[in-house]
Amino acid sequence: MPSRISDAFKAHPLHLNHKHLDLNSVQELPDSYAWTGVDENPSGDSLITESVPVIDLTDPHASELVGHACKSWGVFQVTNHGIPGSLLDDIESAGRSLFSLPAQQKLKAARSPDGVAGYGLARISSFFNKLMWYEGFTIFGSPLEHARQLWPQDYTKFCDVTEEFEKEMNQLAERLMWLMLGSLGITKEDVNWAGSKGDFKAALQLNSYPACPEPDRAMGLAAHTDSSLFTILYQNTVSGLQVQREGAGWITVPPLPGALVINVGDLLHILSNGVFPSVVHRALVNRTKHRLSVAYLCGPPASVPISPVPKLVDSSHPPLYRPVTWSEYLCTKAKHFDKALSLVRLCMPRNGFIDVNDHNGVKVG
Ligand SMILES: C=C1C[C@]23C[C@@]1(O)CC[C@H]2[C@@]12CCC[C@@](C)(C(=O)O1)[C@H]2[C@@H]3C(=O)O
Ligand SMILES: O=C(O)CCC(=O)C(=O)O
Ligand SMILES: [Fe+2]
Repeated sequence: MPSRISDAFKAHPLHLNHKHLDLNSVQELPDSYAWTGVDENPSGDSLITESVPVIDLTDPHASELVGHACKSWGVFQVTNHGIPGSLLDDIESAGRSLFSLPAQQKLKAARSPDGVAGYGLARISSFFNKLMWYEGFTIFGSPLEHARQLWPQDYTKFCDVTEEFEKEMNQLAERLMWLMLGSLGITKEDVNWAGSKGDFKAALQLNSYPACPEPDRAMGLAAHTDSSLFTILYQNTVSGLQVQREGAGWITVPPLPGALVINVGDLLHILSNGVFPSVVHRALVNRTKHRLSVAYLCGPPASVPISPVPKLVDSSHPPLYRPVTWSEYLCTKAKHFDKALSLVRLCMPRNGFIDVNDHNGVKVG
């Protein structure tokens, strides 16, 4: 099993043809991008008007609110999070300058088949027979080499902005982690790898969804859960993110000025022994507006096995998952996508109901 995140995909290289990507000039939706059922809401009740919780992080009850949102939704938005608006503007501009480069230039930084970082289609593309209206760029570690390939004369601005963004996101991630775990009564002593600053690993994902001539038949990013502990997402002013809610179907997460979306990933679901569901989400596209989002996928150090916190385990709550490192989980996900969680599962829930996070047999794509 891989011991480094950068080796996670070595056993399962992905030969995606990143050349599909010049979507800006396309006037009509090609059949290879035409999905069926995008606007259907199978389990949706049109009378339900629930919305994803919005939490002010300066609220004295922030930890309880965060805990409740994680348990009942697996996703929430935060305001007053301390990330300067100017930095959000800067990272958006950095993304725009990258995605507006000519296709040939972007392809110089294409992600290699067994690599984590670089430009290209979403990793999950291979599980679908239609293409997504999407291009992405993943930063893992230093972006320097790729930035040099993209802007041989002028790469420092991009590196400076992404580095500053990651630094600020890391601090916010630390804060959020303890609000989430604190709500379950978990302390730093219970999670020994997360005791001091800078203990997270993270992937920074820039997502671009060009304006699309037929948005109702196109898919930006297909339904998935993140493999991270949790993800902090900045979305520009263009709506598109949707989360799946039992009994309500797809619910749009509206862009709120300056807010960030936090979603529970599979590893936090495991760590919380199933108490926090990792939310299924997807991104749709817009007819006239270019949508951009930036995801900070926050995980543990590569070699740390993640398993249900002992405090959450007893005879009536047996451990639901075996220990798994982030790199091992990424490798399993690369091979089995939505079956990955059930492959690390130890036992079925006592009530006999299907786990909300066991997507076996349930259409997430
Ligand atoms: C660390 C990672 C998680 C991720 C795969 C990756 O290697 C870097 C990109 C991440 C991302 C972002 C878009 C959705 C997603 C499912 C994908 O295809 O690439 C996630 C992956 C994940 O969380 O499993
Ligand atoms: O663009 C979005 O809103 C969603 C992006 C996402 O799900 C991801 O990067 O994992
Ligand atoms: Fe995601």
